[in-house]
Amino acid sequence: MFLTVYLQEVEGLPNKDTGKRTRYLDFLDILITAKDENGEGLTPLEIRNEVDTFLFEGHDTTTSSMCWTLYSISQHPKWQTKIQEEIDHLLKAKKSSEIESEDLSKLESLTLCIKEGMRLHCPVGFISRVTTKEMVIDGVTIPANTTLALQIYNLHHNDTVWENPHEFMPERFLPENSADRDSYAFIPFSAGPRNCIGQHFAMNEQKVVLARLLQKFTFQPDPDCLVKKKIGVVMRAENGIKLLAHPRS
Ligand code: HEM
Repeated sequence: MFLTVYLQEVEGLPNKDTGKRTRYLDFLDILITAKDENGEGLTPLEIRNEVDTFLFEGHDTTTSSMCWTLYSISQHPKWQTKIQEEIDHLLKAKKSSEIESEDLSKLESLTLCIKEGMRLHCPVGFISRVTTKEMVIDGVTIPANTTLALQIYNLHHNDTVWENPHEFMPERFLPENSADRDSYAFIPFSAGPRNCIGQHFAMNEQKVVLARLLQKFTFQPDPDCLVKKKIGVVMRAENGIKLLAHPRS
């Protein structure tokens, strides 16, 4: 029903000069009109599943990541000040109060903190795969059709891979400190052919939201809130994460 109405209704706003409506292809349009090599489209259930995947994968994950990263930043005033100085400097140089997309690559300290936040708190703590054939890993034979849980959280806290793995140390991601690191040591977005399709979007989204918050406020952990991890499909906090926000002058 919704899909039918959507198909009938979806049209762009009239162009202000010509009055003509331009139809833009958004993500849902692409799904609705997609055809395979036999000319078959997706069923309504398949479309719904795809939309559901994007809503979940693209929403709860970034929310979790941003909340935990901001929590860590609030616990580390030196990094918080560094990020704020970086933002102030950037905006002063371009005489603007708006952080725009071309500014994102210049927010180096914030990027280091986001990466370290994703390592330490791991918004997606585990993923799973089903083996399609028998395989041997480290001398252990795993039969076909076995569900394997891959513990990203454990990898990100493995002390043979990471020094002081439970500490928030964004400097680990400086180029000089990460050049020799195995490319599979840090995989918040998974790795391989089914890794996260939205990872660049997710990094940019986090930078924009956190930069705008830190431009306006200084955060401090609420001493009355005991923050405790609750591992689920995404990393949550048992009692939520409460921070005190002090407006910056
Ligand atoms: C910090 C934010 C994010 C994290 C930590 C994250 C993490 C992940 C991980 C670990 C996977 C692999 C799942 C698996 O292998 O079973 C994945 C897949 C996926 N992600 Fe993300 N994600 C994030 C943001 C996003 C965003 C913003 C979008 C969309 C706009 C998105 C869309 C997807 C989709 C569609 C898949 C499935 C890809 C496939 O199966 O081929 N994700 N994500």
